[in-house]
Amino acid sequence: MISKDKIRQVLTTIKDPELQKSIVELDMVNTIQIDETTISLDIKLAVSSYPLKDKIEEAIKRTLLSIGADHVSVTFKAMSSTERQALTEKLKTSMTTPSGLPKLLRPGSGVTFLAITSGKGGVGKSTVTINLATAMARMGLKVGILDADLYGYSIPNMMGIQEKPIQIDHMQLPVQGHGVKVMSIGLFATENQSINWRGPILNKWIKSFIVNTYWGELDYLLIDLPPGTGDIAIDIATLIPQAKELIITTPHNVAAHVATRAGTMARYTKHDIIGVVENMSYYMEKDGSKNYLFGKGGAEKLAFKLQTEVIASIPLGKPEESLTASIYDEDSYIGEVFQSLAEDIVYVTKKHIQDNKEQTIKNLGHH
Ligand SMILES: Nc1ncnc2c1ncn2[C@@H]1O[C@H](COP(=O)(O)OP(=O)(O)OP(=O)(O)O)[C@@H](O)[C@H]1O
Repeated sequence: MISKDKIRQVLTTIKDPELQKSIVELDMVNTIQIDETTISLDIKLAVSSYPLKDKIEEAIKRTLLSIGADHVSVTFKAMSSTERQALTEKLKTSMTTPSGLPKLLRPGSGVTFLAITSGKGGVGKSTVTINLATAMARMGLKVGILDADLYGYSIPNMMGIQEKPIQIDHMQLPVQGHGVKVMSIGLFATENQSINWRGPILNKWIKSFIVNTYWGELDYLLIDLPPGTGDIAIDIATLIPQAKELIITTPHNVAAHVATRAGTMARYTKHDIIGVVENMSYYMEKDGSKNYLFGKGGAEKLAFKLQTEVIASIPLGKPEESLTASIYDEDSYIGEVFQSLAEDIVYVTKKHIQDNKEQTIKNLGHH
């Protein structure tokens, strides 16, 4: 005979696919009934239309059949508002330090923040963000994108994401696309709604994207900053001083010239610049020769001014397979350029963290 205790114990191994915590820990298991080898369970959901409930049901059935049940029936019920509040509190507690600081932002959280910026719009900042994030996810890393381009949000569309974020009280879950967790104001907006808010409200959104978003475990959080140097960049710098910055430009001298301002901004905000990415660098002709349509040398000049390096040159080209998403195929030439950029960034950022650690240890040794 299978006992209730045994059932609870095995259910602790089943995680909610979004929240990545055990369904027992999340108080989702309501009642358990045992009739010989037939087990009936009531599971409570924070969101009654939870799209992943089939996955939970399947995992429960598989697990209970494996410990000797002959028949398992699972029914889902919605949590009451008090239960939902308790769940949000639990999640919040798991996300913040006792002093109320989001754990994500705590030094040593293990998350590397990468702010992606450009001097002007249209140079491919968002294209680089989503392809870099996808390439990192393909490496098995846990990656998120925070679309901080609140006026010109384009990430969800470019990634072909149509789902809305799940909201539990005042907390939201990022939406997944191409293995990447995404949070964007575009996920809340209806049909290309334009956003026309002023500084303080923008600041509130940015904070909420960091503090009230249940990001779960992350290795990298890529932040798509708006082009230029505005309030949002300053807010991000204040909230995440440890962010590293990647500057996107095209070979065009003008674009590179304005990008200098974004670079100077990074210096002002004390963000480390990890390099310049030149986008739309050349067009690869059929015979394999490179046609430098927009000229050459702009990115090098910019990198020189900012005392950094050009760490990638992305050619011009259309993503092959899909009409909605701007993600390049893993096996395509541009896909491979992004893959090697991702590998370089992981190497550089890891090295940086290691160097900082060694410096801290050295400093401690001096005291
Ligand atoms: N390497 C490339 N080859 C071909 N098209 C590209 C390339 N990079 C970007 N594009 C296209 O250029 C346009 C602008 O790119 P994207 O939206 O990424 O720029 P952005 O700098 O983020 O612009 P904004 O600041 O306006 O959001 C898009 O239509 C995108 O598909």
